[in-house]
Amino acid sequence: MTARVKICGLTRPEDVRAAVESGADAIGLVFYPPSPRSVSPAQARALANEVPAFVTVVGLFVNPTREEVESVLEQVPLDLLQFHGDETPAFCAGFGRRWIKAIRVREAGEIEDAFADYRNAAGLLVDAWDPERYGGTGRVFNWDLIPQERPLPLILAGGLSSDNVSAAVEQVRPWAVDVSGGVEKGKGIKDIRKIRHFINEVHRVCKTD
Ligand SMILES: O=C(O)c1ccccc1NCC(=O)[C@H](O)[C@H](O)COP(=O)(O)O
Repeated sequence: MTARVKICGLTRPEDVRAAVESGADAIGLVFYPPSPRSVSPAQARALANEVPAFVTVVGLFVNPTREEVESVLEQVPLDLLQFHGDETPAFCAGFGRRWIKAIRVREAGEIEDAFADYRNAAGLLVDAWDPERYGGTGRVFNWDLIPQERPLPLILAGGLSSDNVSAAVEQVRPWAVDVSGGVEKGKGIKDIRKIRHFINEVHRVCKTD
């Protein structure tokens, strides 16, 4: 088994370098001003410039306007778009880029519905539901709600850390895992040792499978 790792909500070049050196497959940059992890296009460009070939740079948006996404794309070399709000499939597909959709899971059937609705996505990210926040909540949801049949790559997020990621990978067998708060020492400030430990745990459990 293999599970890829995305480290999300990076704001500092040294954290990007640490994630890459530790073996991250993707890094996430948040373009959502209410988030404490939000970065400007200029900051994001500097962060993306730290990323070597074959590591994916993902840009996160929450209910952006078309102009906002286009403006970021003109300034930052993003490989993939990630939409966390109420964006329609047509909106997500409208930028000539590969994209993934994030959903907040509350009850049975929601993931199956999203697989059908967002069938043209490059993946479906499943995260914990929260009444006020669109992501990065540090909350775990009930992994039993995740179906075995998956028409798209499934990316597991929500409250993951080095303490629970091996159990998550063993139970869910996701295409990838996504972490933000679980590798931080403060909002948007990553802890290099936590990043390394998290990625090592994923690699360890995948190797023993
Ligand atoms: O990080 C944020 O503040 C954020 C705000 C709004 C939408 C998405 C956001 N982050 C997305 C992520 O960091 C991850 O995809 C995911 O939610 C995991 O977060 P965590 O539970 O902290 O590991």
